[in-house]
Order: sequence, then C-alpha cells, then structure tokens
Amino acid sequence: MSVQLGMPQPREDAGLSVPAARPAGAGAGLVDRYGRRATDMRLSLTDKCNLRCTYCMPAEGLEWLAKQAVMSAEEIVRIVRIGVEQLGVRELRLTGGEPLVRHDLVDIIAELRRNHPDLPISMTTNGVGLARKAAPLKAAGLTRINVSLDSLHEETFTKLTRRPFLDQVLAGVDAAWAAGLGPVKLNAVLMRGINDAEAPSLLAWALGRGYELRFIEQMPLDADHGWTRRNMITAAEIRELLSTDFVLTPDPRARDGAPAERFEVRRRVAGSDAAPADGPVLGTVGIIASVTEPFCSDCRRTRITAEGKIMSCLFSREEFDLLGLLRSGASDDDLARRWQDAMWLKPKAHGMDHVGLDAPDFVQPDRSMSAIGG
Ligand SMILES: Nc1nc2c(ncn2[C@@H]2O[C@H](COP(=O)(O)OP(=O)(O)OP(=O)(O)O)[C@@H](O)[C@H]2O)c(=O)[nH]1
Ligand SMILES: C[S@@+](CC[C@H](N)C(=O)[O-])C[C@H]1O[C@@H](n2cnc3c(N)ncnc32)[C@H](O)[C@@H]1O
Ligand code: SF4
Ligand code: SF4
Repeated sequence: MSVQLGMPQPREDAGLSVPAARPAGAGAGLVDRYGRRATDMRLSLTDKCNLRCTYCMPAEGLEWLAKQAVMSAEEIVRIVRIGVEQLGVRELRLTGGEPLVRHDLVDIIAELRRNHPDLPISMTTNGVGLARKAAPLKAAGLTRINVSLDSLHEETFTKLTRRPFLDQVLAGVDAAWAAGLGPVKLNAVLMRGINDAEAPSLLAWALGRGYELRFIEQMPLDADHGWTRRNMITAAEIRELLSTDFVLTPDPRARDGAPAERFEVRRRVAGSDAAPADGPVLGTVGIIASVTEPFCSDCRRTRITAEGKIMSCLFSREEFDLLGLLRSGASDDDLARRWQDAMWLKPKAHGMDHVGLDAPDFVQPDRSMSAIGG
C-alpha cells in the first residue's frame, strides 16, 4: 500500500500486519489521515453464501473459512460494544457473505439490541429464507433491511445468481415489509446484456410496492476478476435507461454520506421529454456510482470481516487483525487502539491514495465482495 510520506507505516509483527500508532492528538474515534471520521460500522457475519452471483462469487463457490476462524457471537457482541462505547460508531450494518445462513443470527441481534437500545441495526441480505425469518429478526431488534434483487425474471435471476430462488427472494422482500423492517431497500447490480434492459420495469415494480430501488455500478470485486470498465453499466447509462419511462429529479434531502444518490421519480408523459410539472412523485430511486462518481471523500465506513480483520476501505489491500488480538487476551482499550490505528491509515479512495478504479496502479483486492463483507 502507498501512504503519504512522513505518515506512520504499517509494520510486520509476528507475521501479522500491525498498524503504526497514530500521531498523538489525532482525535477521538475512528479518524483518518484525510480528516474523515468513520461512524458507520459494517460487520460481516460469515463468508458463506447460498447464491453464486456472477459479479461476486465463482460458480464453484469459494473455500469457506473454518468455523473456528469466524467470529463467535460473543466476540461480535464485544467488538460492536467497543465500537459503539469507545469509538463513536453510530450505526451498524450486518452483512456477509449471506448473513441469513448464520444459525445464531437472531440471538446475535437480540444481544446487540439489549446492549444498544438506540443503535440503528440494519442488514443486507440476498433474501433467501427471509420469508421465514423476517418476523423473528424484527422481534429480536433488527431495524431495517436491504435485499439484493437483480431481476424479476426467473431465467435472468437464475443466470445472474446461478440459483433458481427468485420466488423465495420475492416472498422474503414482502415478508420483510410486512414484519415492519421498512423502509425496504432493494439493490440491483446492472450487467450489460443481461438485466440492463429490465431497469425501467424493475423500477416500476419497486415503486408500485413502495420499495426503494437502488441501481449499482458493478465494481471490480468479483472473485473471477472478470470486471472491465467497458462492460460496466455506468450511472449515466442507468439514468438514460430509466429516462424512457421516468423523469428523475434530485431528491432534496441531504445525501449525508450515503453511497446512493437519490432521485425523485415521476412518470414521463408519453411522447414528451418531460414529466408534467405537477405530476405526482411516485417514489425515489437511488444510483450507487462507486466507479464513475465516487463518494469516498465523505466515506464514514469501517469494516470488520467475518474473521475479525479490520478493513478501513472496501478496496484495502492492508488488513489488521482485531480478532487475533482479542483472542490473545487484549483489553478493550488495546482493541480500540488497534482499530483506531488501522483506520488512521484508511486510503483516500478505492484502496489508493488517489481516486480512480481505472487508474493504472489500481490493483483488484484478493478478496471478493462476499469475503470482504459488502
Ligand atoms: N464504494 C463503496 N461501495 C459500497 C460500500 N459499501 C457498499 N457499497 C455498495 O453499495 C451497495 C449498497 O450497499 P448496502 O449494504 O445495501 O447499503 P448502503 O447503500 O450502504 O446503505 P443504506 O442506503 O443506508 O441502506 C452495495 O451493494 C455495494 O455495491 C463502500 O464502502 N464503498
Ligand atoms: C456482498 S453482498 C452481501 C450481502 C448479501 N449476500 C447480499 O447479496 O445482499 C452485499 C452487496 O454487495 C453487492 N455486490 C456484490 N458484488 C458486487 C460488485 N462486484 N459490485 C457492486 N456490488 C456488488 C451485492 O449486490 C449486494 O447488494
Ligand atoms: S452478492 Fe451476496 S448473494 Fe450474491 S454471491 Fe455475493 S454474497 Fe452471495
Ligand atoms: S471505496 Fe473505500 S473510501 Fe471509497 S466509499 Fe468505499 S470504503 Fe469508502
């Protein structure tokens, strides 16, 4: 990794990467060299998954972590407590891999909720098995949910995820809404020639049901390393695709560090370039343009992988072992310090100290999205 001259460099210690200490006076919480403060914690509960989305996993899956290597429920609860009580974490996202495959998921959420009555706890899931679990998750204290849904067509869904589970996912989305896990947000990664033409009908479906759909630019985080900039559907193309049926206007609400740029949606008047000035707002759509319109300068994220490694950025190639330190008997203060030191070294953008996933020196991380915790 490259760091600014004069800045503390990571050092090797007993085979583990250990961040050099932050300078004294760097400030409380999870601050970094660029003046950002991470308050949004994303925690991966597992690297396992029951889908094989082409933009994330290889067809044959990945070699899963051994059970012992993955954080236990008690370890997760302790790490979250340190984040919230000592480091200024203000919201928690549970992710993976697929969080629903963890058998103790409901118990973990219940314990987190007992410790942190006011913490927003959300989860990003593929929705398989959600229909059964939505109500228990709500009862345990989950605040809200995002479900990945790339297509409403059985065949396209199966091609993209390599599994025939569309009906289960649709039932899961509706169950989440019915259980009170709203606002329900849906994530769709658009893939050229596969589901891109479906964008307007997917949006019409989501608006009709009151779900907030977000279209996502594919990032180079697939295990197959098949990503190319040319093949990626850009945010500009997404807006163009939607313009056949809809008129989008910027949502007046503050973006507040969110990856999604939100737009209010009105139906386009047939044969016209515009929506009627007083046409009703049907809902909102988000566009997550991580590649072409990056939002790294306002990034508030800190990540913990399923095996308890701190990743300061989705694209970090440097990771710091929090779980190993915890298992060696470290105190809460030691753990908090390791976390702060790791976050101090957070790269400026996309794992580098300059912006640009298509920069010549961009190197795709070894980990795929599922193994990082997306
Ligand atoms: N560049 C970048 N993209 C991210 C990051 N985290 C998530 N994404 C992308 O954003 C998409 C949506 O992430 P979600 O987990 O649904 O949630 P969110 O959009 O971060 O948050 P909410 O809108 O508050 O629910 C993911 O599918 C990723 O493609 C990040 O740290 N950096
Ligand atoms: C890694 S998954 C983990 C949670 C859960 N399995 C799911 O699919 O929602 C989190 C999000 O990352 C997104 N994602 C995975 N690979 C991606 C990629 N290469 N580019 C952009 N988003 C990606 C998925 O669409 C999903 O919305
Ligand atoms: S995007 Fe989510 S559901 Fe799809 S393979 Fe990756 S971890 Fe699994
Ligand atoms: S790429 Fe890294 S810096 Fe940029 S928004 Fe994602 S996590 Fe933050």
